[in-house]
Amino acid sequence: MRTVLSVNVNAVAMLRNRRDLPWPSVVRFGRLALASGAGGLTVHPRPDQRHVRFSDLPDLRALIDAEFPQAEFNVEGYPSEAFLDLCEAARADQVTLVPDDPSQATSDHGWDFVREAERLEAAIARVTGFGARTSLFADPSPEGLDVAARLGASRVEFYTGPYGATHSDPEAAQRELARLKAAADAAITAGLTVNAGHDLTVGNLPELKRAIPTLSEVSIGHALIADTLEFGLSETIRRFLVAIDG
Ligand SMILES: CC(=O)[C@@H](O)[C@H](O)COP(=O)(O)O
Ligand SMILES: NCC(=O)COP(=O)(O)O
Repeated sequence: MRTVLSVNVNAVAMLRNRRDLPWPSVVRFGRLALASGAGGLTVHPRPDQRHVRFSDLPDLRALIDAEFPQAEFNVEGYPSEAFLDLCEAARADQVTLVPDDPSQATSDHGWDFVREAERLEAAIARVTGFGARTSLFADPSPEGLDVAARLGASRVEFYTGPYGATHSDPEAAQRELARLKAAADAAITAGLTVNAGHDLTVGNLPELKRAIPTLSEVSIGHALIADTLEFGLSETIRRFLVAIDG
């Protein structure tokens, strides 16, 4: 099964935000990423807009509508009313709900599905109501995935940060892969489709895909932007697509 590569443009926005200037442009970067073979774009608008800005979302939506109608727009974030309004206005194809506190530097854990059931059920109903798919950010553990499915989610995005952190420790990497595989099996049994993201790289994707052959989508920003500085964007997208699906 082929896995969609969704390019996260948050790091491009962060670079742009150093100056009061419109470059590097997230729209031009998104266009090149999609033209080079990526299947979608991801943004994670944080409340302080330190990475992607709220005003970037309509521009990226317009890019997809005009030039890449098959591409998927994935919007990630904490399900505040403001965030859900933003997703609706941007006609997100997929909304990935993430339990981030505004003070977090980046995402570092998944939902407690049982404790947050009420909040998640309401958010999922809202997302379903405006016609998008909901994915829930999840730790790589089988716990609570049946609850996630019952709340109405279509997918989970497994948090691969701990796997990414094993880049110089092959034994630890195997342990994380076993956790991810067990969690993915449980998700599929519960009727969920599996996405993954955070600190995925050209180096760690092939083994992840071997562990989870049914992986539907990976959203990748940090390592992809780092490689782009070294190899250029088109070549980087090519390398990531080879790492994912050969
Ligand atoms: C949800 C997740 O995994 C994050 O990796 C994310 O979407 C990236 O966010 P930042 O780029 O703002 O750190
Ligand atoms: N959902 C994960 C994502 O969009 C990008 O994470 P990273 O590759 O920037 O760590």
